[in-house]
Amino acid sequence: MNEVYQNGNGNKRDMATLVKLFQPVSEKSNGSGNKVTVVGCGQVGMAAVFSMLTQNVTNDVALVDMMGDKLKGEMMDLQHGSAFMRNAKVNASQDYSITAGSKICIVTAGVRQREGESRLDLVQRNTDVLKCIIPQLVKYSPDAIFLIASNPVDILTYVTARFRYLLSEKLGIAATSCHGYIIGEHGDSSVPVWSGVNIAGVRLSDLNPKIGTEEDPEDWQQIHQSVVKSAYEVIKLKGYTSWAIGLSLSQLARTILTNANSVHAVSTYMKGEHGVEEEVFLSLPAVLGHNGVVDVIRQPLTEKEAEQLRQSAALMAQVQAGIQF
Ligand SMILES: NC(=O)C1=CN([C@@H]2O[C@H](COP(=O)(O)OP(=O)(O)OC[C@H]3O[C@@H](n4cnc5c(N)ncnc54)[C@H](O)[C@@H]3O)[C@@H](O)[C@H]2O)C=CC1
Ligand SMILES: CC(=O)C(=O)O
Repeated sequence: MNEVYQNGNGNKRDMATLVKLFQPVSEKSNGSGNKVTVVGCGQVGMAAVFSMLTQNVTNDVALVDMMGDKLKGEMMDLQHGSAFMRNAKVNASQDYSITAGSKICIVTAGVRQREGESRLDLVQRNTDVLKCIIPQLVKYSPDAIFLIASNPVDILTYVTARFRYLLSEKLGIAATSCHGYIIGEHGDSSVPVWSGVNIAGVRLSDLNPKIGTEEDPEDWQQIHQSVVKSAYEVIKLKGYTSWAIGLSLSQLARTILTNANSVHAVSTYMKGEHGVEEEVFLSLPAVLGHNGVVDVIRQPLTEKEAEQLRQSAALMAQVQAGIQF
């Protein structure tokens, strides 16, 4: 008998377990195409472009920046490395028509934090920057998936990666084998989901019920404090952060282009989830594919974790209310 084994889109979406696990957001797609636009050719943008080209995530990149000379210089520098890449096509222009037909538009333009500033301090300046950029991108690539890295942002994949790195240091195990999520704001009010941190399915909260609390004699909560401080520390030391966010953006782009349906912590609309009543975007683990966010994973949170998430949502709503459009 010939059996057809399917994965990904072949699974039965109305299966009871899947109905409980997933909050449907959009249809899964089987499309293709790998053109990626990056707007903002600063430290973050170029780290993302370099990661994508050298990791063969895409071989077709369009660059846009408001600084013409810098833009041309970055384009030429990359083109001169063509012999070391796989058919890389790198175009750049201040005219958004070069972005036409992009599958993904990554926005890394805008101001970054100066020492002592929080991500939320950038909100008005970068809202104004995005107001100029987004309509142009939509005009030329109406079907593109947008990855916004400019701050304040809630693409938490990067912070979650820091969390997994710091967990791996404490456990003496590779970061790729440490599983755990940070949800909520990409910033000071982020929430570590200690109840779900696990190694090979063994939950650390089963081994240490006080993990992540003030009463924990092993002081695991210090790892989250270090995560929150990480960007401030790197910015103080080198002026900006770039490599980890560049690698993170590259991984997200690969997931979207390959329709991987893998799970990443990204910022998504979350009114109604975990009792959040505000119209905010915050980070939750989500399934990403060709159409961007396909499902949000319904993590069982402790009441304390859910309350911290709602506080993060209230803070976002408060900041949003102050933005002048
Ligand atoms: N989501 C995350 O985890 C991270 C986010 N960031 C954020 O990424 C953003 C960029 O940071 P960096 O690359 O370090 O800054 P950067 O100053 O090195 O680069 C920003 C680039 O944006 C360009 N730009 C500004 N306004 C523009 C406009 N209207 N149109 C086109 N280009 C424009 C500038 O000319 C500059 O080349 C900041 O908001 C920063 O806070 C930085 C690190 C991590
Ligand atoms: C700057 C920033 O958002 C970060 O490195 O996490």
